[in-house]
Amino acid sequence: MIIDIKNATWQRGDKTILKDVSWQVKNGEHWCLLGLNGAGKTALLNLINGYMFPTKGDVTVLGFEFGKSPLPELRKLIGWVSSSLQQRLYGNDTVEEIILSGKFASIGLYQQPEENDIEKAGKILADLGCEQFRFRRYETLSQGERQKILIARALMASPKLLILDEPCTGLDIFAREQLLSMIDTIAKQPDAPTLIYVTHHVEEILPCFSHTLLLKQGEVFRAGKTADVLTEGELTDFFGTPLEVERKKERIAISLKS
Ligand SMILES: Nc1ncnc2c1ncn2[C@@H]1O[C@H](COP(=O)(O)OP(=O)(O)OP(=O)(O)O)[C@@H](O)[C@H]1O
Repeated sequence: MIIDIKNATWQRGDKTILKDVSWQVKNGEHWCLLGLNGAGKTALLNLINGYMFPTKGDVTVLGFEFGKSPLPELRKLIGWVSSSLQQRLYGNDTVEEIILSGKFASIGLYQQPEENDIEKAGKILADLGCEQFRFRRYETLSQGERQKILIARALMASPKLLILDEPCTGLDIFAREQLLSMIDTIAKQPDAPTLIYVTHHVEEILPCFSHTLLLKQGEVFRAGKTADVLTEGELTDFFGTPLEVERKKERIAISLKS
C-alpha cells in the first residue's frame, strides 16, 4: 500500500478543513486529485508529506505510520513538484545543476555530484526529451520548460511517490499538452513512481490516471476508478451544476448544460 489514510480529520480552530477522509492508494495505481479552490487539496498533500498531523484518524504513507516513524526518512521517498518551487530555485543555475540538486533536495548545488549522478541526470533528460536544455541557464527557459525540469529534478531522487501539484498552471494549450505527454511517458516507465496529479481541471486527466478522488469542502465526495468517477452524473453532483461530459481520445471535456 502506498497511501493508507483512515478517517482523517484536520481542524484549525473551529474550522474543519479535512473531514473524515479515507483514501487508499495501492501499488501500480496513479491517482488524480480533483477539487475546486479551497477544497482541501493542499491540506491533504500536507498530511501525506507529514507537514501536518491529523486531529483525528490514521495516516500511513509508504509504510511509515505517522506518530511512530521518522518523517524526514519518508520525505526522501516523496517528490513534490509545485509551481511555488519554481520561484525558489536559482535562475543562474544550469538545468543540469538544477536536476542534480534534486538528489540532495537542496535549492542550489552545494555537493559535488558523482559521475553516476551526472549520468543519471543525462538519462532522465534523454528519457523526457529535454536534452537540449541541459546546459541552458534555468531562467532562460519558458514556464512550460521549467515545469518539465522541475519534474526531472524530482525524478533525480528516485521517489516512490511523485506529487504533481497543479503542474499545468499558467501554461498555454501547447505547453500543457507537451507537459502532459511527458507525464504520460513517466507513468508508463516500468519503474515509475506512484503519481498523484492534483488539478482543478477535468480535461487534464490523462488515461494513465487509473483512479480519481473528488474532494469537496474537505470531504471525499467520490474515490475510485476514473471511468466510474468522471461520469456526467457524478460530475454534475460534484460541481453542483448540470454538466455535459464529452469523451475525446480517452480524455474528458466538460461544459455547462445550456
Ligand atoms: N493553517 C490554516 N488555518 C486556517 N485555515 C486553513 C489553513 N490551511 C488551509 N486553510 C483553509 O482550508 C481550506 C482548504 O485549503 P487548501 O489550501 O487545502 O485548498 P486547495 O484545495 O488546495 O485550494 P486551491 O486549489 O485554491 O489551492 C481553505 O478554506 C483554507 O483557507
